Amino acid sequence: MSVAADAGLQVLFSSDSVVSVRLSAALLIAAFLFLALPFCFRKNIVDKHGHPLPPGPLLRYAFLRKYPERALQAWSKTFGPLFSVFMGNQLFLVISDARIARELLVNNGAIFSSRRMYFMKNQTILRGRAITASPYNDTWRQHRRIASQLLTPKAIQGYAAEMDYEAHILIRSLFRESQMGSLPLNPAHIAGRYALNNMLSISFATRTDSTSDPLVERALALATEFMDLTGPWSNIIDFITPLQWIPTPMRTRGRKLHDGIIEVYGAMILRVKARMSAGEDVPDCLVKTLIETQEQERLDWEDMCMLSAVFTLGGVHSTSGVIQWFLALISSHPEIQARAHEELDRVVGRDFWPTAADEHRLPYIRAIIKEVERAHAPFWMATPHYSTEDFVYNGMYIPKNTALVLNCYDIHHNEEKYPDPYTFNPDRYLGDNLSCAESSKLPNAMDRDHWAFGAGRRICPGVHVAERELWLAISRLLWSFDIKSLPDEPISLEEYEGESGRTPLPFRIQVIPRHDRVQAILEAEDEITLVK
Ligand code: HEM
Repeated sequence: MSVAADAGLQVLFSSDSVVSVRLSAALLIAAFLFLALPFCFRKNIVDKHGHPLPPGPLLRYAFLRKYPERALQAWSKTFGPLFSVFMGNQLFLVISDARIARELLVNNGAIFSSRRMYFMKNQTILRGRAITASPYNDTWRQHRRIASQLLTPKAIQGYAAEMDYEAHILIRSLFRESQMGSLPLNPAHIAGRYALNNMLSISFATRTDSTSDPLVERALALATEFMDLTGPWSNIIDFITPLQWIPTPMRTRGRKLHDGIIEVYGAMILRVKARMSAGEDVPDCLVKTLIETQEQERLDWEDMCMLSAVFTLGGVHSTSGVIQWFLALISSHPEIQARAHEELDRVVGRDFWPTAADEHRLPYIRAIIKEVERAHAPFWMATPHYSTEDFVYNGMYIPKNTALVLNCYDIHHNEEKYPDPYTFNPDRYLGDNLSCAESSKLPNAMDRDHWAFGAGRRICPGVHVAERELWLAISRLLWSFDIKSLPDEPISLEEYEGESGRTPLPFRIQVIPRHDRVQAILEAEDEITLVK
């Protein structure tokens, strides 16, 4: 290379450096100003009567990635049970008190029941559908009405036999895979298939007949990816708009997930359609309802796919998460397990295992389930609600388009309602004879059992199904097994996986059959394969 050319390149190179240094400096200043702006302007955000925003940290945050509930808890200690925080351009209000949650989300549900259009969850993956992602409008009402028909206590009687059967298979899979309790195992995939099969049966009148079925892997992978990509605080791309314009790996993952949902669930709808066209008497299920009412309800293909996916996306990791948290907790609390075994032996005996009808006779087992849901709700932040009008609460201004987070972590650790809240203590629920669905309707917020299923008009419509699934699984796990942790493998109850739905880090336990009737009952039924 000639000297002149070399010198030219050096000039070019050094002028590039100057440009890039200037650009970086400009970006840094812009980022600093962006994050610090609320520091200057927060006090100026008032309504026409001068009501200020609820107090909160001054800086704007780009995202909260790991264990956000801990940051929220620290802030609520400093700023109180209703505080505000800016995430990028979005104002969030965090509710850490049951009474405020009831006042805003339930009593003023007409104003606080929409959803923020998150870039990742609502715009990219679900495209504003699937009930959970719909704004509070007629489409949401229509989709929720269609889905809820399948989830009422009366409707689930129609799936009672299938749910009972899946609980049988859950216990049998643990029994067999652990070789009658002699080998330790990680229960995650078995709990996952249990929850998945229940959702497949309600949604598609089908099931998977082994954990190695490729559908189990695919559907669970989609549900896991959904939980990882849709945390209410965790994605910087949700809060910094320019990042949404460029092809980041995050955006690519969101689009891929959307396409995966359409592909997998679309194919399953077509299978149900083919069964119906072939004249088969397909049992009642969500997709049968969708196919039969598609024209009348004016559902397009994307509606059909997203609606058929919604139970699996919302009802698998949540329910299997509670079962996994139960197994993690109970194996670390042998004294609680011994009391549960005593109640089961005394009330149902050892000849038969508990059924749905025994729930009211086994208050301690019910209390255990509620205590697991309180101590380890799968969604610490529920799903944020969104306001559609300006509102003033207790002299504080809540502008239209504010996202409201139900901070279940703080609410579930409130000393006044739950003395010694960090201790796993089912006794606190003895005497509570209401289902979670019934309890959510109590007029006094402090009487409600817990908030794991959310609140108000967006409360989880799957609550009745989830309660039935959890009852059958947990009462039978306790009836069948001594559940033990391994001396050299402590189970972490603090850490977890998942950005929106939380499951424990992988762990292993031993499930040792408690008596001879366990095997006899388990071998009494064969695994069935339904048409897929
Ligand atoms: C232990 C299990 C479950 C837990 C803890 C749970 C929890 C939740 C929570 C916290 C919400 C948000 C509520 C709110 O915005 O206030 C929700 C919404 C939802 N859940 Fe569940 N859920 C569970 C099981 C299920 C099941 C089994 C299904 C389906 C059969 C389901 C379907 C839905 C749907 C469709 C929504 C969106 C509702 C809407 O936006 O209108 N969930 N769930």
